[in-house]
This record gives sequence, C-alpha cells and structure tokens, in this order.
Amino acid sequence: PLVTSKEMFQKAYEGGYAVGAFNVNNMEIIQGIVEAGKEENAPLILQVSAGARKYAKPVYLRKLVEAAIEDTGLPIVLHLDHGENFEICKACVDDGFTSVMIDGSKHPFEENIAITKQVVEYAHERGVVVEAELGKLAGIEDNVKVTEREATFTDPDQAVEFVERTGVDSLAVAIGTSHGAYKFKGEPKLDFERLEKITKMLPGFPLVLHGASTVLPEFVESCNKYGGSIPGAKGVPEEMLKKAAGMGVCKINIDTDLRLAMTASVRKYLAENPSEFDPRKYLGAGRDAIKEMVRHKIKNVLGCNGK
Ligand SMILES: O=C(COP(=O)(O)O)N(O)CCCCO
Ligand code: NA
Ligand SMILES: [Zn+2]
Repeated sequence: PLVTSKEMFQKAYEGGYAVGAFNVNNMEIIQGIVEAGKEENAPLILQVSAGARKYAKPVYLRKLVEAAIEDTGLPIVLHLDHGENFEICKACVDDGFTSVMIDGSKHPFEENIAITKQVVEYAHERGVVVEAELGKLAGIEDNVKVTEREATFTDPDQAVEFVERTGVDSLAVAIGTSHGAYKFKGEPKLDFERLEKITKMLPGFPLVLHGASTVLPEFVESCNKYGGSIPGAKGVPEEMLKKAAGMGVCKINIDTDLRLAMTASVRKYLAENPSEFDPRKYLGAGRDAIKEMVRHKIKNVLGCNGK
C-alpha cells in the first residue's frame, strides 16, 4: 500500500536500521528497485525530485508508483525530494504524495523555519509527513578550510529549536556527505560525534542522510572501461552507512549508485553487443543491475529486509 514514513521510521529507529530512499525517473529504475524490495520483503521510499517531475511528467511517475504498489503489495512511500518552495510541496501533497521534503537549508535559520512551518501546516492537515534540512551538505570541499566546511554542518542546538518550532517529522542533517559521485577529495570522513550529539538532544527523532551513495567501485570501473570517464569518483563507505543506520538515521538517500548501476550496465551491454539495437536489451540490463544493487543495499547496509 501507499504509506507515510511515520511508522516506518519509528520501527527503523527502534530496530537500529534504515529505510532506503531511492530516486526514480523512469519505468526500469522503478521496476529494478521494487523487484529488489519484493525479493527482500523490505519497505521502500521512492523519491521524486523536481528534475524527475520535469523529465517524466508527474502523472507518469504517479501511475508507475501505483503500478508498483499493485504489483507487489509492498509498503511504499511516495516522497518529494528537495522541494524548493511551498508551491512544489503543495502540488505533490495535492498529487497524492505521502511525504514531502521542504529543503530550506540555503536560507538563513529563521527563513528556513518559516517556510518549513508553512509546509508542515499544509501537509499535516492532509495526513502527509514532512522532511526538512538544517545545515548544508558539503560539496564546497575544495579551497575551503575544514573549520569553514564544518560551520555548514548541522548545529545540534539549532536542530532542537528547529524541530520544536516547525513540528517537522524528520530532519536531514549535514555531517560531511554531499550529492553526486565526487564526495571526498581525501579519505571519506563523517562527523559521527556531531551525529551522536544530535541524537542525544533529539532522542527518538528520525534523521535523514543525504548524499549517501557509496559510488560503488565495480560500476565506476565498468563505466571507465566501456567508454565512460569518471576518474576519482568516491562515495560513502558502506561501513559508515551501517554505523549511521544504528545511530538514529532512519532514511538513507541513494541516487548516484542507481545512476552508476544503470550507466555501467548499459555501456557494457552496448560495447559487448555492437549489433544489438533493441532498447529492451540494454535497458533490461540496466534494470537487472539496479535490482541487484538495491538488494545488496537492503541486505548488507540498510538492514530493512523482512521489516
Ligand atoms: O541525497 C540524495 C542522493 O545523493 P547521492 O548523490 O549520494 O546518491 N538525493 O537527494 C538525490 C538527489 C541528488 C542527486 O544525486
Ligand atoms: Na536507524
Ligand atoms: Zn539530497
């Protein structure tokens, strides 16, 4: 069924595991994710960005997710990822989403609170849950001193005030991750002391980790081997994700690992089958790679299999 993440996160918090939040843009990506969820009997969060709505059109994504629910019977959350303003959050609530993110992290503290409150009011009125963000994901890695970079991380004291004043249901925290395939110049590092402090000050409150793709080496190598060029791509080691899942993180966002699984498999298939031109062959290869990758994440990283 189509569900909100309320109970999902309560169980995840108590159980010390996290639910995967996977970005969806087309049929094969959705099918790969949902087949994995079915095989592992895991709850799923399918998340749609503004770019996905532009690429696929909202009605296609909504119907594809409805199809996935009808096909599998899994508990599935349909979530708006990185909603920029009240309007897009409202549109998704009105479109039947069960969860929306309002990302006010680029605004000053008080503006972030104001816009988040506005979305919480509208969403809660209609039984929809809200994710917000406090602190800025890295991504400003180069030519910035560590202290400056850490100044953009989530401040635990501010987090308490933010949650109390907005009534938000979950909070995306900045502890060193960033979006995309180039997350760390040097050794991967997350600020676990900061994460621990936040969970001590907000016991039982669901936290969200963005920029949590591992940038799986097998796919990076395959992309580079079959005509791609993504040297130096690096993500979050799976051990760190497991640790975070045991420390109050209830939702782990994965998009780049899906993109790499699809891209590596399509490149490989096309390189190895030069005379093939049936899209079902190479898109099917991509779908299979996504399914296996998501199964791996569910079983070996998130721990939400059978939950
Ligand atoms: O937090 C994430 C996923 O981050 P990652 O890029 O590590 O998969 N997202 O919100 C997905 C959109 C960002 C584009 O990748
Ligand atoms: Na957890
Ligand atoms: Zn994100």
